[in-house]
Amino acid sequence: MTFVNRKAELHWLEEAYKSGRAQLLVLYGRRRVGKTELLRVFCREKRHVFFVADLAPDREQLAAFSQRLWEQAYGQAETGFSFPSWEAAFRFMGGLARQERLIVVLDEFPYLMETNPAIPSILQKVWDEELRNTGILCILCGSYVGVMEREVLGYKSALYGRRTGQYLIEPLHFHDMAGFFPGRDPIWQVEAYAVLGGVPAYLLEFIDEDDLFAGIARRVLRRGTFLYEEPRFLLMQELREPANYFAVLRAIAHGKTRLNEITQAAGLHDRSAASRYLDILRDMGLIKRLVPVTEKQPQKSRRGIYRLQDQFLRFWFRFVYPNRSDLEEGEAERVLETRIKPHFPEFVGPAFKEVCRQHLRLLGRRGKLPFYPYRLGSWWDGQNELDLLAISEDEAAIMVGECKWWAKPVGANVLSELQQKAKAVLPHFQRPPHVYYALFARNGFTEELREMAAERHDLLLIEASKFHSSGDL
Ligand SMILES: Nc1ncnc2c1ncn2[C@@H]1O[C@H](COP(=O)(O)OP(=O)(O)OP(=O)(O)O)[C@@H](O)[C@H]1O
Repeated sequence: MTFVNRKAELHWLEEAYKSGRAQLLVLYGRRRVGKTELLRVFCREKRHVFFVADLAPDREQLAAFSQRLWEQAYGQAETGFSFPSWEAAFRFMGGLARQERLIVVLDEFPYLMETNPAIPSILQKVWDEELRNTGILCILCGSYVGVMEREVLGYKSALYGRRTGQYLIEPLHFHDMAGFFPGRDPIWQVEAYAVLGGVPAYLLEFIDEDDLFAGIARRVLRRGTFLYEEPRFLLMQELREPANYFAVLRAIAHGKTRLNEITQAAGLHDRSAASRYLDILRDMGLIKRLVPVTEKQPQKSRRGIYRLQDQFLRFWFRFVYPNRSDLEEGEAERVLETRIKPHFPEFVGPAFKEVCRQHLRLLGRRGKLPFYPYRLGSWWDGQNELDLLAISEDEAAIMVGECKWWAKPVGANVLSELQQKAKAVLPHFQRPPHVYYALFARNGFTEELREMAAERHDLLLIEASKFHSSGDL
């Protein structure tokens, strides 16, 4: 399997490498997003030490790290060897980097901190005394976004002020699907994205599956397969009491979006407990908090709602978890035919909106929209909802969008409804902006609507079947 995209991330790493200066980089992102693979690709052909921490006792980890360093220095392992302390190991690492560029990756860094909480301060001390004057490029990597942000990057961390760069690795985008599934038709790709999202480890599971439903039956609905077990595993690996987190995720998956509703649906006693679980799930990159795109201070907004971040979790909670009794009995085919297929188009709808949002962002970057979408997201108030709303930097222009994953072509009535809905957002702007419209459809548009679009400059029609299957949309 070839390595897909990550061009921006690799460019960032290469620039740091080429700088020649000592660098302490922090790279983080949710589990399975592709951090380790990215670092392996980056380190290839470069002088490096790659150390993956785990939860083994501190002494064992130090010995394992010492041996990696020894191998780098002398070209062979020295069984049983260990530096007497982390400080000695880090100083030796500095020695190795004095003459020549050396990359040292400390993967799963939070595990290392858990077994030995003094590691950041030891590293900081050696950094200040020695490493910062060497050719070291040290990369601290971790999946627990919250720990990395607070305890490695945060101002209370011993390493605060030492890091020279940080990067949050996000799931891949829809247009990267073509890298995993070249030549597949774009509708298939949207559907596969709706099931799997942009997490490489999940996409790889479907690499040989031409028929999406057959793939679902084989790779998701079978007991014991990676994806069947994955959500439970994600939580159990990271958390000591996964049950409440599980209940919170399930509540969100079932459409509960606000703190009160989630607290109640998850059977929790108080909002503060629910709020803590929500924060941690956000830290893990599993849920997100959305606000209407017109909100100027998203953090403080009282209109925030929670949604699952991950498409695959959405699929799992919608179709796997509720059917687990049947699936445990090996009834994958029946579940697929009677419980999944009939609801699948309606399930793809929200994922299609996300794909359209990404598409609009890409068009904006390529200068193919009437203005650059400075802010882009969705919008809602009590009564109205816009699937997409893009706003120019000076707020003189907006684009409102509607996405329809329908079997039939989209007609002029959808445009009139959108025009009507768009009126509700206008009071949020100081001066009335120029309004553009974008309609996205699974199966094209009526003749009437296409003729209208040909005559107006403010209407964009985009059909999913024409999404470029080469990946550049
Ligand atoms: N850009 C990519 N193109 C193709 N395959 C990828 C890409 N990124 C990751 N993968 C594959 O996806 C799987 C998961 O990636 P990886 O192990 O790097 O994730 P991770 O973020 O380090 O995960 P974890 O935090 O669970 O250790 C691996 O099999 C890897 O080979």
